[in-house]
Formats: sequence, structure tokens, C-alpha cells
Amino acid sequence: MEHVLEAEELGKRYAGRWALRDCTVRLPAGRVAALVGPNGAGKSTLLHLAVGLLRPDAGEVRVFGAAPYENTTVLADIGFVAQDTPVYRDFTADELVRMGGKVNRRWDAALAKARLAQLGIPPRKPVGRLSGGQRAQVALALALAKRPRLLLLDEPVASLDPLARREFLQSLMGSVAETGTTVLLSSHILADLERSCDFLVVLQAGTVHLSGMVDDIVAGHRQLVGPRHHGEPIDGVGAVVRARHTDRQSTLLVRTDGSVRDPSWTVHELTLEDLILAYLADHDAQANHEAWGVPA
Ligand SMILES: Nc1ncnc2c1ncn2[C@@H]1O[C@H](COP(=O)(O)OP(=O)(O)OP(=O)(O)O)[C@@H](O)[C@H]1O
Repeated sequence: MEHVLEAEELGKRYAGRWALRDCTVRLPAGRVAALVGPNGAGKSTLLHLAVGLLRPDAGEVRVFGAAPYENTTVLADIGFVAQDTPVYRDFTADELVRMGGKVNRRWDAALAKARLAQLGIPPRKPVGRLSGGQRAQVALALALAKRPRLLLLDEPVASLDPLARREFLQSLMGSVAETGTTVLLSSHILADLERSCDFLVVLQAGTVHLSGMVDDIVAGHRQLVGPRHHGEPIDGVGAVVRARHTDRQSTLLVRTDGSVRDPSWTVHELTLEDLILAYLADHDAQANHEAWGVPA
């Protein structure tokens, strides 16, 4: 399988503190991948390393086989939209489309114009006077016009209304299906992801907790509800990811490679959103409380 992006024990420190650590992940070609994790998990840091804006402090990241920080030629194949959609605010969308043609090898101005026209973005208004969501659409249109082989999007839908969000993700999937572009997008809006992404990377406190094809991940997890569990093995369960207990009952998120046959457990399937939330919940509670000097 061809991997577009490969990170191997990748690490980045800011002022001596690891923002990303031992990050090993491989992104297969042609996927729309979601990068999820709580605030401060290291998502932007990973994306900035992948587009060569940051230099790794440990390990390595390769995009199309090259290290982006050292090898800037690979950047022609990468489209990137940063979190704050930093387009030049004094320029109009039309001017930005024309400027893009001057600084990019491959440039599909017609594609950008068709997208912006369809979205009703005014061509001759400075983008600084557009709404946040309209600016995000301009930034995406410019990134797509570059005809990138890998598109990195840092929270692209955060400022979009629900309809625009759906349209954005649908058109993204359409454009990916047409061009074979691989996409890695960070998002906090989990409900959208199951429909639009087929690969998932879960980051938590700078490390990868889960990555793989969405269908495999969903098929490989179940929630079990049953009698109070004290760690004894359960037939059909590979690992317990998370456990919650009352005096008499336990609720477990488990990895399973087959059916759970023990009749004392009720087995529930999980949505992708439930699964991600279960992975993320409570994880750093102890460390965070210690950092603030208050009891957990
Ligand atoms: N320039 C910087 N200087 C110092 N620390 C930084 C810097 N940028 C990020 N950090 C820290 O690195 C960690 C990871 O930040 P990052 O922005 O990558 O997280 P994120 O997952 O993108 O968060 P969010 O969802 O809030 O955008 C955080 O603890 C953050 O405070």
C-alpha cells in the first residue's frame, strides 16, 4: 500500500515541552483522513511538520518520501489551509486566484472560480470584509486550485454553518474522488467525520492513540454492559480500552476480533463519534489536576 505521509517517532518541543512525541502514523494514498483530539493535543503541530513549517526535534516525517522541512520541492504537491485561514485580507478573491497562477506550477484558476461562483463569494470584495466562513471557502478554493496530491486542512469547517459544512465536505469528497488527492483534516466536529472520512488518527497529549481505517476501527470495537468487572478475561475480548463501574455494573469499551460470547454481557455497537469520545474521555484528568494543584 502506498503511503503519502509517514511519521516515525516524530517529536516536536516548544520551550522544552513536548507538543508531539513518538508520533508514528502512516496515511494511505487516496484517503480522506480525520485528525482528531482535544485542544492542545498536537494536531496543528503535526500538520505544520508535514508541510515543512516546523523542523522535527525527534524522529522524522516524510511526505511522498521526502522530508518537507529540508526538501522544499515536495511542497508543490501539498496544499495547506491553516487554522486561521490566512488569506491576504486586502486582496479580493479574484485577485487571489490570479496571484495563485503566478506562484504555482500547476494552477487551475477555472476550478477556483467555478467553486467561488457556486458558493456566491463576491469576486471583487476584499476578503478581509467577507465572513469567516466565506474566507474559509476562499482559502479552500485556492488550496484546491493548486491541484495538490496531499491536502492538509487545519479545522477547515470550524467557521462554517451546518449547510456550508455539509457542502464543503461533500465537495471535498467529490474532488478527492476525481483527482485521487489524499486529505488530512483536523476537526472537533465529530458527527461529520463518519460520513466524510475513511481514515482516522486520534491524537491525545502529543501521541497517537488510535489510527486506521474507519470501518476497521468501528468493526473492531464494542461496548459491553454487564456485572461488575474486576479485570478477569472475557471470551472474545482482545483488550479493554476503557472501563466505568458502579457498585454492581461495569461498562467497558473493548477491542474485539470476533463476537463476545459470554452471555452475561450485553453487547452494543458504537458510532465513530461515541468511540472517539470514549478514547478521549478522562485521559489526562489526573495530570491536568496535578498541574493546577487541585484534587482530581
Ligand atoms: N508556538 C508555540 N509555542 C509554545 N507552545 C506551543 C506553540 N504552539 C503550540 N504549543 C503547545 O503545543 C501543544 C500542541 O499545540 P497544537 O496547536 O499543536 O494543538 P492542537 O491539537 O492543534 O490544538 P487545538 O485543537 O486547540 O487547535 C499545546 O500544549 C500548545 O500549548
